[in-house]
Amino acid sequence: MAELTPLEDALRTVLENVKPLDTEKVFIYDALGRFLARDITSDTDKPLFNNSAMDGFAVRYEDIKEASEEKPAQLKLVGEFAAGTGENLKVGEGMAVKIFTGAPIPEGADTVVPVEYTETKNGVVYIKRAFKKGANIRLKGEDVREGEVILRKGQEIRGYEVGMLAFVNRAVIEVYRRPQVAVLSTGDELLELGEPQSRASQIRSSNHHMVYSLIESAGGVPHQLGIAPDKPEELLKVLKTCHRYDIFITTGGVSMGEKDYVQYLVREVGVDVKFHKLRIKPAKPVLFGTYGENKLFFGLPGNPVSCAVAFDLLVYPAIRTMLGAKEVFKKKLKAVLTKDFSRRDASRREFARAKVWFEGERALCEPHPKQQSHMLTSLVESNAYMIVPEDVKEIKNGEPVEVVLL
Ligand SMILES: Nc1nc2c(c(=O)[nH]1)N[C@H]1C(S)=C(S)[C@@H](COP(=O)(O)OP(=O)(O)OC[C@H]3O[C@@H](n4cnc5c(N)ncnc54)[C@H](O)[C@@H]3O)O[C@H]1N2
Ligand code: MOO
Repeated sequence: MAELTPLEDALRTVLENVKPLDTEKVFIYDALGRFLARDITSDTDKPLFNNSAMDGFAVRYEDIKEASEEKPAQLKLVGEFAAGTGENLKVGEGMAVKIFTGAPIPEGADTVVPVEYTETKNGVVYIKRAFKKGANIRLKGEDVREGEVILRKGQEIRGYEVGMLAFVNRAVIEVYRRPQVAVLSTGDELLELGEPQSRASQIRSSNHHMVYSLIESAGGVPHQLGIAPDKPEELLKVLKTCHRYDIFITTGGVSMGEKDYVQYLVREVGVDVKFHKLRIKPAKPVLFGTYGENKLFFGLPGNPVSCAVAFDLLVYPAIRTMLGAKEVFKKKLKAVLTKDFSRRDASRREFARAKVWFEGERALCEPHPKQQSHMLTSLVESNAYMIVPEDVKEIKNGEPVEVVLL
């Protein structure tokens, strides 16, 4: 039997052959989940001017520094400063200006007293507590300076970043293009969604719909190519369209079966095959190759769980790299096993489907009872892969394990 490629070597090969795509300018709403291609600087100081952090009164510290409940400072109310207004008020000795959160601090004032520590009667404001000089004033430029880099190249755009971009008046930004990713399932036995079953041996295809959605949730633009039968000429016709996409994914037909044509046909459409079988379980038969600069071909296994595992371990990081992400892998963490785990064949590193949850600071992990690669329940009832290293036959309850979060 041909040598199985270790996962590290396979990953290295994939990552050596993929880089961020070209960039495009998009409206900030369309940038969500994508990565900045350039640093972003602030158009102005933030805040733009000294302003009040509270609803209350702008005063001079000197006038209120000894104020107390028993002996309130008495100040003359000389006007009102609301957020968004720019009245030209001045606070002189013994004066107070009514102010609202966000409004500019009037000239002469250096402190804001919140309204709940005051009382106003007949044009006189009684200040019943002393405050430090500068209290409740937000200073010009204390968050961001004009021209300062506020978001960096490679940073992911989440809702927070969209807010920041709007705050610095940027409606359009430059991000990396999303990869166009095609998926095709192969197999004579496969039935499309809604297609009636005419023979008992037919199988409802889940893979091409699952992979379509996994592509989208990874940040790629999915293209659904449906199902191709195990007929070389028909399969070849579809495979020839690979040049339209950045990544082309097939599912099924990469193992030892007589009709497992994918591995032969891809070479005919110009795929330079880099590896074919991995030393992992599930997802042993995974074919990877390139068909030009930054164009990747993945032949994923037909068993649904194997297909998902291969996608998560290999295709996901490729899509994230094309998107310009810095962190391209799914998150890993250490957890404690809560049930004995054992297996007979320890020749491959295993990615066992598992549930991970937290008790206080500690992450706990329980492997799913169904671990065969045709059992999709193991995935829908799990949120992690528990990594069982090569040559390890059993892990005991209470021992540490490494998990990949899904
Ligand atoms: N003699 C050997 N046989 C197999 C080996 C091996 O090393 N020697 N490897 C096994 C492993 S591991 C896997 S995984 C599968 C992968 O096979 P293929 O990728 O060639 O996939 P198929 O043979 O087409 O199908 C396998 C299995 O998956 C079901 N399937 C296929 N496509 C879909 C789909 N779109 N949706 C849902 N289910 C699908 C198919 O009905 C089969 O049950 O090979 C083993 N065999
Ligand atoms: O690798 Mo297969 O993917 O064990 O079922």
